[in-house]
Amino acid sequence: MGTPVNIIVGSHVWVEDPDIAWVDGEVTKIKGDEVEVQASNGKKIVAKLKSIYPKDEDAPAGGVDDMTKLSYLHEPGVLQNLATRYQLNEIYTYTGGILIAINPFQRLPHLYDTHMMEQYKGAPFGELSPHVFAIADMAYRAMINEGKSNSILVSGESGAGKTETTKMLMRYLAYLGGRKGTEGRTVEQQVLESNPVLEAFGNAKTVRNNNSSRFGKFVEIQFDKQGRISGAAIRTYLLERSRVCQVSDPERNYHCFYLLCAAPQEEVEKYKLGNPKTFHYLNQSNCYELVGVSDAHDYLATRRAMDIVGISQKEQDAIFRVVASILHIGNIEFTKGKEIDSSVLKNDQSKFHLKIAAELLMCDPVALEDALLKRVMVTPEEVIKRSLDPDGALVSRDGLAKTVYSRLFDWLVDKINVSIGQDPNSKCLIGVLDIYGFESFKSNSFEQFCINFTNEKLQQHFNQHVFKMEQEEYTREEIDWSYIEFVDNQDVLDLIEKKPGGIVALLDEACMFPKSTHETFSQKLYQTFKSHKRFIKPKLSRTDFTIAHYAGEVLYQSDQFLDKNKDYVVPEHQDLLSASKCSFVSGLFPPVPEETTKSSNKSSKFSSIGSRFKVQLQQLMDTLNSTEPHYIRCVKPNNLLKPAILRMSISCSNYVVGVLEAIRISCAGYPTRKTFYEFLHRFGLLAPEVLEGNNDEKAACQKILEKMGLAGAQSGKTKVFLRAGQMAELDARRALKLSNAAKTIQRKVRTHIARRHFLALQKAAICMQSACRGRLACKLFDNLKREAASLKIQTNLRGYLARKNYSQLKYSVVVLQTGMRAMAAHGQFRYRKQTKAATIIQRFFILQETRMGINLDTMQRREVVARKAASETENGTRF
Ligand SMILES: Nc1ncnc2c1ncn2[C@@H]1O[C@H](COP(=O)(O)OP(=O)(O)OP(=O)(O)O)[C@@H](O)[C@H]1O
Repeated sequence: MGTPVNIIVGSHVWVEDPDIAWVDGEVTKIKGDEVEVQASNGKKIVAKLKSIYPKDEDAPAGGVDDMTKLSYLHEPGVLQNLATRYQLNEIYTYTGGILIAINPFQRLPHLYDTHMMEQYKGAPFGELSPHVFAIADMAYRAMINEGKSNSILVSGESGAGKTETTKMLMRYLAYLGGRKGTEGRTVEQQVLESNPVLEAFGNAKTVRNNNSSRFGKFVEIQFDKQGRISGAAIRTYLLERSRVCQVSDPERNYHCFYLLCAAPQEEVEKYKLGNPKTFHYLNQSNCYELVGVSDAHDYLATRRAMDIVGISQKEQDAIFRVVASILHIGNIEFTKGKEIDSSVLKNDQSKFHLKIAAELLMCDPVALEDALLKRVMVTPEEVIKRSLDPDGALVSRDGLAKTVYSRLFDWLVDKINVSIGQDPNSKCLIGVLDIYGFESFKSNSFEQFCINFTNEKLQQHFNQHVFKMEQEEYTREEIDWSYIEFVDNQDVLDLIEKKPGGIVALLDEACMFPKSTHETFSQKLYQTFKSHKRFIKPKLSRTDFTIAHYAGEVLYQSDQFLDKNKDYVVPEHQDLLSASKCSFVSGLFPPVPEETTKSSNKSSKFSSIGSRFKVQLQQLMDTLNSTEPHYIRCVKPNNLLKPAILRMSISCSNYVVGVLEAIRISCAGYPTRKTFYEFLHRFGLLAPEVLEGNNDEKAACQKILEKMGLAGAQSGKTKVFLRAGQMAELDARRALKLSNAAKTIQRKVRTHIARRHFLALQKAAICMQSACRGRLACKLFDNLKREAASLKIQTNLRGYLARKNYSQLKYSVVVLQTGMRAMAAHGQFRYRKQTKAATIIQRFFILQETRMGINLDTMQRREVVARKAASETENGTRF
């Protein structure tokens, strides 16, 4: 995985985040083996140096369509690439030849239409975008060209889209190998229509998937020489039997029970059914309906599909009779009987359901009751009938229901196989494996043990294949790979399946030994594997055990291991049903061969599910080993089952665990490979001198590798192969070089900017200064002007005032003078007038006197008086 080396302050890295698994950020501080990272989500994270990973800053924004093109092959890089592509609705991505398919949780019809099929038909692998059709096409072409069988292994956790992917593969193979215009039921049609039938009986709603396959499936499609489908076979693995009797909320039982309850009224009445809520096997959960799914519609669709795969009406009727009988069996209840440890039917309801169940199974109701309540013990002396207590009767009832259902399912698979038909002359086949992925829950039982065992087996196959592919590439590129280690999980497989001494063998031993309990079994495990590095005994438990699987540690609870491993049909149930008047039901329980009966002493017949499964698995592996495998890893992007959300949660990491396993294998060799051009483009700057006048790319790359002193790195024919961590080392040096160059550029730019800033500042200062000075001068000038103006105004005003005063004075003087003069003139005038008047008067008087004889004396006196008056007047005026 490439432990981070050469992380420096400023490096862009991925660091673990408890909420979103991985977050990118920049290293801000390194102290010993601890680093401080400023994450892009704003958090400051302190982490161990060895737990952070370098981030490729040069990665394309839209991600890469092949993960091997990533510069850093590590978990966060892989998840980031998938997330980026998923946001763009690119649900498929390659990792070399492996296809990763992320469940879109929405219909994308354009991705799967006939036009798309035409596009991928015969297109060279890798030329078009990653697609499930490209994988199917590659398998088909390889089969036709090399005459070799191929297989496509689809894996992933529940709800990741395995079944949908398998359907697409089968549709595409039917398109490639189908016969045009054939009438009636063609093989490919039957293969495709087998899906709805198997889904109705083998799928159920779980918390993780509304249509979860509760079995593993390997479909073999056989082809003739012309590449046409000539036959097919379906193999199924490990149906979840416990679901028939036990359903937890909000899950559902198998779809077929609900479909039958929603069948047309006459059929519901025929099977004495009704509301699913009235049946114990269905009403343990409150979930009866699925959003967007019509059980009534699906019932008819299942019937149609049954017609197509060749199940006759009579058989269909018998199948649904058996399904209905299981529901009625589930409603039979027990209570304590009169005798100790015995039981009887609880009430009339129970009697009614027992009667109906017997009718539907066409067996004797009394025999059915006996089979549920009693056990036959064969001793050397006699045959004893022992009663079961109510709890034992319940176990017996549920055992019967589970056995009948699993036999029914097996019958369906066989029937489909027979009716599709095998082609004995076929040399080539394409197998499609749709099998449960690795499981680790809070509580893990025998089912999870078997599932994880399967995944270990497949993982080994995968490792070997990826390793082989790696080796092929190294050989093609002519590089030395002799020292590359093979990553293997053989030790876990030995722990589980080794004979003798493996867990499965010890479990079988425990099951065969009557006094064994899960405690004794667990103690045996603890003893046997106390120093096994893949086996861990939890400190606080006396019965649990942990296995360190390739995908992580899983804690198993061993309490039901023994019961679940025992695979035997209670002889009483076997006898009852093989005696059924219905040939279909009796056919489900063919008589047990005499030898087995004898050797098992009838009551102690034992066969182990674990061992049987191990054999089945080995057969599957043998088949797969004889084919050229192709892998599709389905990834569930979120647990909300909603589109467009890819949560990079810790659990999400598990989804790509298989892919990471491939990466780990690559890491054992040369995880990073770059074409010469890419290498020079990226690292040419580390030794620019080698590029000058050199046209030999390989030689240039070689020189760079030598200059960098990278031990182990090799140049192939077209690519440079780097060992784990070397890419990071080169990148670190490149980053250092770039950072030094950046520092020089920064320095120069900063100087330039500072100078430019200074000059601008200086210019601005001068400009401001001159403006200020100008302004000040203007102000001064203005003041001077004002001063001058005010002086002028003052002068004028003063002048004016002076003139005004003077004028007023002058005027007053003139007025005064005028008045005086006027007075004087008046006086003079009056005097003259008086004088004149006096003269006149005098003259008059004189004249009078003269006339009248007035003496002269008087006249003189009068004249003197007149003159005196005149001179007084004149003096007065002058004053
Ligand atoms: N390619 C796809 N396009 C659209 N929807 C899809 C696609 N793949 C999966 N889905 C959706 O996801 C659901 C779960 O897918 P599917 O049943 O194939 O999962 P699975 O891996 O087979 O699960 P299980 O192991 O529980 O059977 C489907 O019912 C469908 O709604």
